[in-house]
Amino acid sequence: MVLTIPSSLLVPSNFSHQLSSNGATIPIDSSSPAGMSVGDEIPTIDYLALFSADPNRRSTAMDRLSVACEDYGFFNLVNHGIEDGVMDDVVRGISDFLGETAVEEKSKYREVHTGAKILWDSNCHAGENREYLKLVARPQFHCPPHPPSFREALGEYQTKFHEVKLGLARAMSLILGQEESYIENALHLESGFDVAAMNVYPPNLHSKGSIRLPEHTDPGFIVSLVQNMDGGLQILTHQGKWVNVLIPPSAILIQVGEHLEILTNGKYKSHIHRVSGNYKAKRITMVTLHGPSENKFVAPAPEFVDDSHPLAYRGMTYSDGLKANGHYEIEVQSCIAQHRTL
Ligand SMILES: O=C(O)CCC(=O)C(=O)O
Ligand SMILES: [Fe+2]
Repeated sequence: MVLTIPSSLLVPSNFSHQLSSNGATIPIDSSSPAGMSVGDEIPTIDYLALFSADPNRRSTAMDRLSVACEDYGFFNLVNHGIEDGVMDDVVRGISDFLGETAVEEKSKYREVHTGAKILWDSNCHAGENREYLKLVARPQFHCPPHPPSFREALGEYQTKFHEVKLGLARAMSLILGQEESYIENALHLESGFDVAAMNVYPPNLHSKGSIRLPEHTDPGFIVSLVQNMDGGLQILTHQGKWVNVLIPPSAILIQVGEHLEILTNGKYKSHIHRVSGNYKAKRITMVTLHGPSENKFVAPAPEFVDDSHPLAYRGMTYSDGLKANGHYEIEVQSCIAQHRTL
């Protein structure tokens, strides 16, 4: 499909002058692979406008959301109502917890086992270079108790984003031509299984172009991402072009998850992404995978299957999809390969 997204939806393309969300100049490695776009192809969606009482404003915003979901699979969400202070506290909390907690304390969470709700690890090899803390954020919120400010900041973000997620589900249901509650019910989002992954990518890697996190897609309805600085996250567009992701200050990056792809029989697609490159300061991100409820059987809805769109995925519960990877649920690895029938 030819993209006709209006220019007002696009983030400015002058990469070298773009400031990161904490006001610093983007410290990305300048040697981007040939053909790599520099963040000029990320739609911006105004969350408030999706619910505007002004029908014209609302309909324009809904049209933009439709293009962003169908032709891109990712977008920057602005005017979502989560204060900058909350997102700053989250990033500071991650930095404090991972940077200042003794390894012996963090190692309590190193062992992955059935039912593990918190997982910590640090990997430094050719295929992956990051320290991370993963936790189950919903339906019950789990978090290390110390420092309390970390727990509070994370809890506040997750509670507020849950409302934003439900709002997006309603807007997406409408643009798919369904009832407002369609996605929420189809994925049981109210008791959805959400996992937050907090990543710290160390600066000053000596080998240039190192992969920090290999190519993958993520399960779930959507994925939300907040960060302390741009640079590093790269996504492969549906048109086959790698793009460096830029997230304007105060915005949250939203990516279509694999379960929205399965439910819509591929009308909305998740996309491959990776983290790469060298930074001058440590890059901190919080990526939350907002899943269906664990026991929800997710399959393409009949509304999206017809002669020109044959059934492309088989159904299974979220839990079974995750377990079939040989991973524990807290690992929330991609499960779309088990679903594919074509
Ligand atoms: O840290 C990032 O920029 C992205 C990480 C990611 O893709 C993930 O944790 O699934
Ligand atoms: Fe990811």
